[in-house]
Amino acid sequence: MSEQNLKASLSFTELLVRIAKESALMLVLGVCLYLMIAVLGYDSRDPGWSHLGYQPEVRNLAGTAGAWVADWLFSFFGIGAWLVPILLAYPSLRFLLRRKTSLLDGMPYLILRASGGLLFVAGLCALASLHLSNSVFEYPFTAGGLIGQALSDWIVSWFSVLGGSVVLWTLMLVGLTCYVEVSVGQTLDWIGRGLLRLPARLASLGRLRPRRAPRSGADTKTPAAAKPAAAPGYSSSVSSARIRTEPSSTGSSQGAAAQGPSFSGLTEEQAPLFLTPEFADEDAHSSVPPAQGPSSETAASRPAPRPERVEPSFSFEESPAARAAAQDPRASESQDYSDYADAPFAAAPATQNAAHAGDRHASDRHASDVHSRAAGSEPVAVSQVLDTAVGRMAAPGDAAGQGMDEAVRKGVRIVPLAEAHKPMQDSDLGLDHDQRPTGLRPARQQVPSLDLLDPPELHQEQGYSDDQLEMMSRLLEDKLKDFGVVAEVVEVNPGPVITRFELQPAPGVKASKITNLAKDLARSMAVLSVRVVEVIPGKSVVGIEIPNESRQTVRLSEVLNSKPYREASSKLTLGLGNDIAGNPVVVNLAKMPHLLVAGTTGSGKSVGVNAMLLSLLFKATPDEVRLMMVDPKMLELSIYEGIPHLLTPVITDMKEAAGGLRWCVAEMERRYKLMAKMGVRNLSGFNEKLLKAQEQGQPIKDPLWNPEQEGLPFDTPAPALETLPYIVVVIDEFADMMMIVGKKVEELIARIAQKARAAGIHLILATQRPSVDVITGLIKANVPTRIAFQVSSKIDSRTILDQSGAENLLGNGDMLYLPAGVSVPNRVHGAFVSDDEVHRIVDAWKLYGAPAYIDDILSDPSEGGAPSAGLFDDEQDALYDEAVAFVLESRKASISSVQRKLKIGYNRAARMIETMEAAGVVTSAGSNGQREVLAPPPPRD
Ligand SMILES: Nc1ncnc2c1ncn2[C@@H]1O[C@H](COP(=O)(O)OP(=O)(O)OP(=O)(O)O)[C@@H](O)[C@H]1O
Repeated sequence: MSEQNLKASLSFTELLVRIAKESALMLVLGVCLYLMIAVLGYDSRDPGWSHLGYQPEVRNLAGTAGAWVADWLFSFFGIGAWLVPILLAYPSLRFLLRRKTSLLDGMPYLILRASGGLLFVAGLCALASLHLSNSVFEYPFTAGGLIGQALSDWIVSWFSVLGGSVVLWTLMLVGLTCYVEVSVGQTLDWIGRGLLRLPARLASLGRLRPRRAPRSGADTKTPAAAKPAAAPGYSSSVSSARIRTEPSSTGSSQGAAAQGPSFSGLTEEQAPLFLTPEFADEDAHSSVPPAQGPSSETAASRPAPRPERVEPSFSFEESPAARAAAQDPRASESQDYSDYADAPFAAAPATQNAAHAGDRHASDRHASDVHSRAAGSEPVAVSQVLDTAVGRMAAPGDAAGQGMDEAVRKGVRIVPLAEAHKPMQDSDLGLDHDQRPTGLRPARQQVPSLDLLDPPELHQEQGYSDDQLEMMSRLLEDKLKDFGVVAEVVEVNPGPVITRFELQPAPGVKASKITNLAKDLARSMAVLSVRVVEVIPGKSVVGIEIPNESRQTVRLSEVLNSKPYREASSKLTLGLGNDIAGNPVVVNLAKMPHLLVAGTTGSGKSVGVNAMLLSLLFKATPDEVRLMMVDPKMLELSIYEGIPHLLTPVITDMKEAAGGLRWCVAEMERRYKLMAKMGVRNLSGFNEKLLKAQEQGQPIKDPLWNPEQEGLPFDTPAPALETLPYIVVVIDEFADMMMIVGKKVEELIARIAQKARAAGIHLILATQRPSVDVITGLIKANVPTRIAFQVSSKIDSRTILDQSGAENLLGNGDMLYLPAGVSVPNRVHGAFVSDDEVHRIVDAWKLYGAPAYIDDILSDPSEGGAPSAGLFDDEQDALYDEAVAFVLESRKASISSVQRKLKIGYNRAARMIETMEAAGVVTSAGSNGQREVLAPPPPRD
C-alpha cells in the first residue's frame, strides 16, 4: 500500500472517531436535556415507578416516559435528582470536546470525575435525608431519596447526627474536588497571592501600558522579549511577559518542585485553577521550545521529546514524577498535579497510624495537620492533634455557633480543677492578712497545737481515669441530646471529690433547661447526683458537676494548716473545708457577720459546726473570743462543756436559750453605750483605745459605772475598763427554739443581727429544718451569709440560698457557701473532724483553766437596758402558777429562791419574777435589789 493510501485510511479513521465523538456529544446533550426537562416537569401526581398515577393525564413535559424517569430519579436521589443531568453532562462534554484525547487516555479522568460526582450526590442526598423535611418537597420517599435515606441511616448509626453530618459534608467536598478538579488549597493560595500582588500589578499596569503600544510594531523589541528564555507559546499572554521579566521565579519553581511535593513550586501562572492534566500537558508541550537560551540547559537534560499526544501520568505512586521534576521543568507541571493527587493518599497512612496509636478521634479536619507533620517525618502525638482540635473548638463563638465538628470535638481537654478553677478571693471570704493588732489584750495563754488534729490521709484514691472522663463526656452529650439539648463538652476538670464537665450549649439552649435535667442526667449516668452550675464566672460555659467514684475526705488539719488560716489575722477565722479544686476555704466570721447553716439530717451540719468551733479554738483565747452555745439535742455541743471560752454552761433549755439571747441584746446595748462614750465605732477600735491607755499607764474607768445598781455605796470608785472579747453565739438547732419560744426569738435574733456586728457579737444559727417558718424573711434579711448542706428539695435550697442547687449536693459535709452580697454560691467540701479530735482539743483547753462564766448573765436580765418585760408571755409557763404559789407562801420574791425551789434556770426564774412584777404580785427591785411581795399569802385550807 502506498504512503498516500495509508494517510487516507488514517484520516478516514480519524474522521470516524470524530463523527462518533460528535454524535456522542449530541446524544449526551440530548439525554441530559431530556432528563432536565423531565426533572423540571416532575409532578408527584404523575404515574411512576414509586406509585400509581393519581391523575389520568400526565403533566410532565417529557411525557409518560419523562414522568417515569423523573419519578425514578427523585425516588432514588431526592433533591440530588436535579443534579443528575448536570453531573452527567459536564464530564462527558469535557471529554468529548477534547478532540485529541482518545477514550482510553481519557478514561482515568472520566472515572475520577464520575466517582467525584457520585460521592457528591450521595453526600448531598444523605444530608438532605438527614436534615430536610420531605413535606416541603413531596418527593416519593425522602428529601434525599432512597439512596440518601439508606446512607444517612447507616452513617448516623455509626457517627451520630452531628458527626454524620460532618462526614457527609466532607464526602461532598471530596466528591466536588474530584469532580471539578478544583484544588481548594490551591484556589485559596491563588486568591491570596493574587490579592497580595494586586497593588503591585495595578501599579505596574500603569507602567506597562505605554510600553505595550510600540510592541505592535514588528521591529520593536522589549528587553524582556529579547531574552532567549521567552517561550513562544506564552508570547501573547501577560503571564509570558511575567515569566520573561522574572526568570528567577521559574528557577525557584524548579527547585521547589525538585525538593518534593509542594505547591510553592508553581508560579501563579503555572498553577491553573482547574487542574486539568490535559491542558497542562498540552500547554507545556506546545509552549516549551525545543531548545535555546538559558532554558536550553534544562532542555538539554530533558528526556527525548514525547509523541504529540501524551497524557501525563496520573498515578498515586509518588516518586517517579517527583524525581523527574528534578530534572524536567516541564514535568514539574504534571508533577505538581500528581503531587497534589498524592497528598491525601500520602496522608492516609499517617492518619491511620495516629488512629491505631489510640487516637480514635483524630479529626478529618486535622488530617492536613497530621499530614504536614507526617510529611516532615515528625512523629504525630495523638494528644497534640486533640489539643489543636479542642483549641479551635474552644475559640469563642466557634464551637456552638457554626455547627460543631464531631470529628474535632472528639478529644476533650482534661484540665485538673486545681488549674481551671478560680479560688474564692480573700475579699469574698472576708480575710485580711495584715498583721495589725486585733485590738484585744495580748493573750495570756497560747492556743493548743494543731498537732492535736488527725493528719490528712496521704494516699487517697483518685477519681476517674482519662479514658473514663472521655467516655463520660460523650455519654453526657448523648444523654443531653436524648433530652433535646445540643451541647458539647469542651473541658473536663477532675477534682478531689467531684469532676466538672464544662458544656458549651448550642445557641438558643437555656442553661435552666440543663438545670432541670439534673436528676435525669444523674439517673442516666448512674451517679448519685449531678449539680448544674449555670454560671461559671469568667466563662461562657455551663458546668456539670458529677461526683467522683471514690471521694477524698478533707480533714480539718489540712485546712487549718493552710496558709490562709495560719496567716489570717482575725480571731474569728473559720476553716470550712476545701473548694472543688482542693483549695482551702477559710472565712472570717467577723465579716459575715452572722451565719445561717442549714441542711437535712445527716448532711454534715454538726461536723461543720464542730469544724468552725475548733477553728475558733485554735485561733483565739478566752480573752479574745467567748462562746455561748445552745444545744437542744444535748449531744452535739455538750462536748464543749467546761472549756474556758464559755460565757455560760452549754444551754439545753430553749427558754434559757432565749434568755441568753436577751442577755446578748443587753450586752450589745451596753457595748454600744460604752463605745459611744469612748467615741469609737467598733469593738476593735474600743479595745485598741483601751490598750493604748493601759500602755500609757492611764487605764480608762468604766464610764457607765453605777455603784448603786450593784448595791454598793455611791462613792465606790469605778473600776478600770477591760478589753471586750468577741462573743459568738452558736445555736445548733435553731428550729427548736423557734418552735418552743416562738416569734420572740425571731425578734431577738433580728435585733442582734442588725446591730451586733459593731459590738463584736456574732451568730451561727444551724437548723435541719430549712422551712420558711424557721428561716423566716426577717431572719434571712438579717443573716446574709448562708451555708447550705444537702437538702431534700429545691424549695429547701431556695429557702436557704434563694436558689436551687443544694438538693444536688452529695451529703457528708458537701456544702454551698454563699457569702454576703454574692449571688453565685461556692461549693465547698466540708472539713471532717471526728469526736475524738474535738475531745482532744476540749481537754487541752480545759487544762488552761476553768470557764470564767460572766456573772452578768446570772444577774437580773433587765439590767443594762434590755427590754425584757413584756417580751415573753410567761404566765403561760407551766411552772408559773407554782412559782407564784411559792413566792406568796415563802414571802420571798427572789430569783434565786424560785430558781432553787423549782430547779429551773436563772433566766426562767427571772422572767417569772418579772411577770409577777408586771402582774402586781411583787414590787419592782428596790435599791438593794430586794422586792416585796404585795399579794396576800394563799388561803390555808
Ligand atoms: N466533712 C465530712 N467529710 C466526711 N464525712 C462527713 C463530713 N461531715 C459529715 N460527715 C459524715 O456524715 C455523718 C453525719 O454528719 P452530722 O452528724 O454532722 O450530720 P448532721 O447534719 O448534723 O445530722 P443531724 O442533724 O442528724 O445531727 C457523720 O457521721 C460523718 O460520718
